[in-house]
Amino acid sequence: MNLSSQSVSTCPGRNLLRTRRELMKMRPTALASAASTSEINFRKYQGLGNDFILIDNRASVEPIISPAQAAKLCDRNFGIGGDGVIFALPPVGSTDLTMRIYNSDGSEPEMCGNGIRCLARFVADIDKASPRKYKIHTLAGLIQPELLPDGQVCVDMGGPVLEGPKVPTTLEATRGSTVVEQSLEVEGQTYKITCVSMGNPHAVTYSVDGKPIKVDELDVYKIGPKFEKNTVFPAKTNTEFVEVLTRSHVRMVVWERGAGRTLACGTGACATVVAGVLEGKTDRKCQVDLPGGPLMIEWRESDNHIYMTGPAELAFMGSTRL
Ligand SMILES: N[C@@H](CCC[C@H](N)C(=O)O)C(=O)O
Repeated sequence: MNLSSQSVSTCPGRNLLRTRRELMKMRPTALASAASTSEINFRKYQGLGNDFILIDNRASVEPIISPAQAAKLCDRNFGIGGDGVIFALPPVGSTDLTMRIYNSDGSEPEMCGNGIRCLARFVADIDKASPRKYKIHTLAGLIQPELLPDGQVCVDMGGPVLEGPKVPTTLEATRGSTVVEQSLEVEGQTYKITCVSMGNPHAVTYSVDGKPIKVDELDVYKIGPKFEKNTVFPAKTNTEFVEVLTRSHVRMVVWERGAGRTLACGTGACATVVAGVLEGKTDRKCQVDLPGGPLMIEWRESDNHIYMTGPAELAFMGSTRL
């Protein structure tokens, strides 16, 4: 296995270029099983400790490994270790490339904020490209990361989806069709929940039993799975527990669908600020401190898009057999 480190360096929305169902129909299982006997080259990247195995899959339209194989690679004892496996796939339409991702349990989410920063850095590194902006097709539509000269990556994450059934949640809407500060009882406590989709579903909570959340007081391992698998979230959910420091600075811990407790979640940080604005608790520009470090989030009024800025770094590279 090679060990090395490298560095690389304005961010508009969401057009569904190809639907999830269409992409699923295209999956030739033969490709995935063919990979079972061959060597896989990978690079491992992380964004605030949210870590991913990156695979250059641009020679074929389907991931060269199966969800089960991805789960095996993500195992921190028996595999490479990671919160997910991300594939750089050929472009769709006028995009530069397509991103697909498997969570560490092998499930397939629509989007990943920290992951797409890592993907942009990965493609720039292997193509030896100078800092630039990418148009990336995802199951959540068009997402546009830009590698900045200072090493950070700014991502135009598109606009949030706020209609409850589209998030999706069966919780009753409280404001038009949006679920804002709706009560949800979990493990004997009542959380106020705001539901936001960033392509993937998020339940954001700022208060429990009428009191502001204190992130250090939560047993996320105990309550996280109860949110994730709650029947009010038909596609399961990512959950963000948020403590307000000031209107422009919050602390957040996350329990991710399909990955559990992670050090950071980019789409979760975006959902946190959208929920903060809807609940009147934060400004549109807000720093979100996660266990792995800070993300800068702006929900821009002019275009309704959310811009996320944070790091993406190479950890190591290597090859493995499945
Ligand atoms: N860590 C990610 C989100 C990854 C997907 C998530 N677990 C899901 O299933 O929706 C991020 O940085 O956004």
